[in-house]
Amino acid sequence: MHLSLSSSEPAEAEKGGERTLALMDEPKVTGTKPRTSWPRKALLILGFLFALAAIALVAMAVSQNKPLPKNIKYGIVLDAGSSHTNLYVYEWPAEKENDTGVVHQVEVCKVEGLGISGYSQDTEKAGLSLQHCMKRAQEVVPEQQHRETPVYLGATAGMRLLSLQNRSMADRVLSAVEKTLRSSPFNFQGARVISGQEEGAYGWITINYLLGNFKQPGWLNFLPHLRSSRGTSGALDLGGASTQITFAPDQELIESQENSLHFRLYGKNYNVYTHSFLCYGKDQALRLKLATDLQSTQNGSLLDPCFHLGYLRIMNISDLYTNPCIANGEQQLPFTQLHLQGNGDYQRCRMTIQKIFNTSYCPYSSCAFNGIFLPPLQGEFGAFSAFYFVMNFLNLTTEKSPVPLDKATSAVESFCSRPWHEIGSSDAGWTLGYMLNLTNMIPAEKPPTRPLSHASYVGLMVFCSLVLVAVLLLSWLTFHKPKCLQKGLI
Ligand SMILES: Nc1ccn([C@@H]2O[C@H](COP(=O)(O)OP(=O)(O)O)[C@@H](O)[C@H]2O)c(=O)n1
Ligand SMILES: [Ca+2]
Repeated sequence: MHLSLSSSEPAEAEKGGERTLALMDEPKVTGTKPRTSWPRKALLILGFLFALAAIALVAMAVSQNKPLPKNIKYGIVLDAGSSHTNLYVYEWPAEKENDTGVVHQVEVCKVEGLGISGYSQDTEKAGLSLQHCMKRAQEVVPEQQHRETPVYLGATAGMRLLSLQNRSMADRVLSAVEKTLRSSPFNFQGARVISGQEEGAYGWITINYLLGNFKQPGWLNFLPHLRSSRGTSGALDLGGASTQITFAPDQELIESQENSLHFRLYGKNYNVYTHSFLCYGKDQALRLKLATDLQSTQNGSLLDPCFHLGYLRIMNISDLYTNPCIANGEQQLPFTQLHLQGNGDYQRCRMTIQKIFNTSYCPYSSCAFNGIFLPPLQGEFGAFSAFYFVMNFLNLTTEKSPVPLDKATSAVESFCSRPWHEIGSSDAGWTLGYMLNLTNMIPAEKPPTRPLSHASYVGLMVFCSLVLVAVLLLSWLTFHKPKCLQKGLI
């Protein structure tokens, strides 16, 4: 019986008898191996080569993209506050320098003793006081990286006040701390008094960096027009000698130029309001209040509702009038000592403390106090420094959601009413934002990001290659079936 193959080529069959016979004999399958035609062989080789290439591709992608051994970088910032100095060590993976949310605090060291401005009479000690924490930093940062690790010192409101009072004294304090920092093995980058505006700005950057507000979900990068314009959080920093408030207001125009900041971070523009209230930190505000109350006493005795019942303290009037926060009222006082007696009354304390906030004039559309511009508040705020310490002391920081104001008020109220004899960490601040800025780690434009994680990328590569191979094999099997398959013998 002849197969269609030979019947479709009758001329050839007649021409070459031998060849025709061979073909005609094939289907008999008498134990002879079926011969594979040359094009089929070529296809087989090609398929094999293709599979080999696909495997090589996958292997290359895996080895090329596997994460490199971790290369960690470090940075050190000293926050020289009015009440004390803290040293922070940060670390981040070198290859992810410009990504958001990769910098972590690995160490905080509290410097023993006073804030550096407190050593104005003995400036050498300002430098010596830092030595212990600098040694600690040397233990935390691996030795081979000491020379490349930058160290910065930023001094805040205590030094701002000292500069206003006696510039050369403030410079001597800074020289003393610089000497200590230069003698360390780290890469000294500067010790300076930062402005209130900078302090507010870096606090705001820190808060929003830590909250991940500069980050866009990876998949949104595919659709730039759909990128979320997620809001930012405001920052409240209650220090000892100044307080900062910084937030992105709703209104475009910030009426006072000195309160206006403009950032371009990761490709987005931010208009931010900031103000640093010098003398309105927790400690200086209290001194201001005492000095104000003293003006209305005859003999220097004060019954103060802001101190606990049973609290007694005698202080020299000259110790109260030591900086520019308190106008020269000292000379007019007919006594040299203040006798302070507490009577713990929250409501009355509120009333007396309001005297230090002058709200009687405002040259703008809206003001905080003392004629300082403040636009309407906008969004949520992250409050740190003494805001945190006080709330933490009152056990109000363990709750997950924000504590309602009336709950915080009643906790303060009940604490204030307790007699004196009964009374026996978070590290948000401006320092992280300062370091991110000085190490150029927050770029104006968004760095190109990989849309997929390493694992997803490799997985996808493997999957696609396998699909490719499978499709090729299938098409080969479909269009160039070996005869054994056509006959269903295999
Ligand atoms: N554990 C702590 C640490 C600081 N504090 C207070 O937090 C404030 C920190 O102010 P600071 O030293 O940073 O001073 P500024 O230069 O920022 O105004 C001071 O009033 C300290 O007394 C606190 O209440 N509890
Ligand atoms: Ca501070």
